[in-house]
Amino acid sequence: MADGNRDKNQEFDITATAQWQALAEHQPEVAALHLRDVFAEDPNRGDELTVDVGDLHIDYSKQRVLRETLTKLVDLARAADVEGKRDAMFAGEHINNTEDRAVLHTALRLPADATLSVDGQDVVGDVHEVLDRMGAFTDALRSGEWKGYTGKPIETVINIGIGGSDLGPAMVYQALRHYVTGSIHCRFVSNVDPADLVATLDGLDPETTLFIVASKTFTTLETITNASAARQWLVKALGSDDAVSKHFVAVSTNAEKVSEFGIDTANMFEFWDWVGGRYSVDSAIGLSVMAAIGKEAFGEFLAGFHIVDDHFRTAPLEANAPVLLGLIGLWYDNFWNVASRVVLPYSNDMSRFSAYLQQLTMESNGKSVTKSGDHVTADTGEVFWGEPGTNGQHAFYQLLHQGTRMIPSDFIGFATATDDLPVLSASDDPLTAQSDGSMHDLLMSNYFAQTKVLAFGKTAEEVAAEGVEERLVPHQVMPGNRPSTSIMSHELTPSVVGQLIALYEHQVFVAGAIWGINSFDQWGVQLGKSQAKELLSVITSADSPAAQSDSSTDALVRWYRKQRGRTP
Ligand SMILES: O=P(O)(O)OC[C@H]1O[C@](O)(CO)[C@@H](O)[C@@H]1O
Repeated sequence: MADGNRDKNQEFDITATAQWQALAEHQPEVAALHLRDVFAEDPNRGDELTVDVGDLHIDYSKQRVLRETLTKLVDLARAADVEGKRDAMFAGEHINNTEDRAVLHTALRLPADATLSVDGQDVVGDVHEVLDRMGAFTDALRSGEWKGYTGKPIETVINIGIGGSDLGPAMVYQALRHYVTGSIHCRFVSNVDPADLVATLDGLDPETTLFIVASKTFTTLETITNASAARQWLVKALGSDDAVSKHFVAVSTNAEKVSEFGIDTANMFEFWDWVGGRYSVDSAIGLSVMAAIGKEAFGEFLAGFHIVDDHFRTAPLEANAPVLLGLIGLWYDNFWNVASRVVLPYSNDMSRFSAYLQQLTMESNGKSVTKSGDHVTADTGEVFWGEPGTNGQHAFYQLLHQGTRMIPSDFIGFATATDDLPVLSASDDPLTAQSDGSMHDLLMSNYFAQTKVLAFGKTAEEVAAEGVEERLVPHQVMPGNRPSTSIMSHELTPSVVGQLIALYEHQVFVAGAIWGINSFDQWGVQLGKSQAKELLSVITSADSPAAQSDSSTDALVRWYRKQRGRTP
């Protein structure tokens, strides 16, 4: 099926291929096996079903796959021409066919001496020109050379954005808490619920606050509404509209709208239509992060992405981390009818990572038609969710361990703590107690225990052998056979955060390429936006509104209007 000359945007039915069929026939054989037996028969898999990329050590041996399964999955990837599609993306072909755009987030992390010309434009030159401007601006902020309207240096940067213009920087800023150097601290506002802006501005001094209005389109309702309210807060406090130029900068692809908003385009940091919002944290959208951690650490962050990009672009599919993990996700999604994957960072600093991944994965692959416009013939789009360990253990792990559903998990953990404390007991004298115990070791012992218990469980015999009352045995049996991937790294550094993001970006690509969908548009978010505009006039009109299309919405609108003191 793979054909280098095939139009990358003209899709065929992947489920009709022999490779798909082979996997469908193979699944019952694997489903009949317990991971206990799989490990007993293949004792080296724990050492061998692993892949290292950059600073990431990835163990997928606890997945419900045999070596043969992996071969069949790779065959499927070849049948779908994943390699050809990947090369087309890296080369800047217009693989986002519904918007006729290149998809080049990988270009955002190319080193300055790389070359890439797309549609006649020197992309690497453009990227580094903006990076240099971001560097000069954040240097000025961090050194105090950039002063607010009243002459005071900036202390707080507020990023106003939503979706990809918020989730990435907010997640990375938190993950790299230890790399915040200098005196700039960041806050993030996204929700059009005014509670977000009000709570974020609480206690801030307008004289030392700078807003980054981050929006690819610069038309997003939430962002423009929040930015306008923030401008009013600032101008009222500082007494002049002239203050805006010292306290507002923009990140966007839309210079015209930025200027219409009243921000001087000299204070605008550009990116390009070939950067999808959910792939943009490594573009100027990361300006707040750069302000906090500095341009050098931001450079390391970009270099981390690039390590994984190079690996994805060049490693054979059989040893290619994003390919293997993307394929394993698709294995469950399509051949086990398992729709969700839980991501569990054993790192409190990564507590926003799952939220970030939700947009990356679900806005990308939540599609029902192929690039050719035909209805897909297999389910698409894994549901991603998660919370950091160990918190999740005391919330939803019960279902992971003993529920009827199998939910594959990704565990992420680090050898070195970003913070560590000794383990003390409640009876120790806090003033004198010493301990060799490390809370980080305690955290990681939970990581290892959970992946082990999920995979291997505990049989009824083992439970009974512990002297458990017979009637309680069934309740204490741990079925096991619940798959997981363990992703480990030495430390949560800027480079490692970049590597982790790229690892998931390319998994999304692999699954999308096999399904034949466009992972880079998001038409499904439009209708809700336009109907919200229409409904705003309905819920706020002075007179009773005319009936809308359905009795439920009409009744809800009447109820709401009444609560707000308007004629129902
Ligand atoms: O950066 P913008 O243009 O404000 O868009 C914000 C977000 O809105 C979306 O278009 C979805 O509504 C995302 O794709 C995007 O990240």
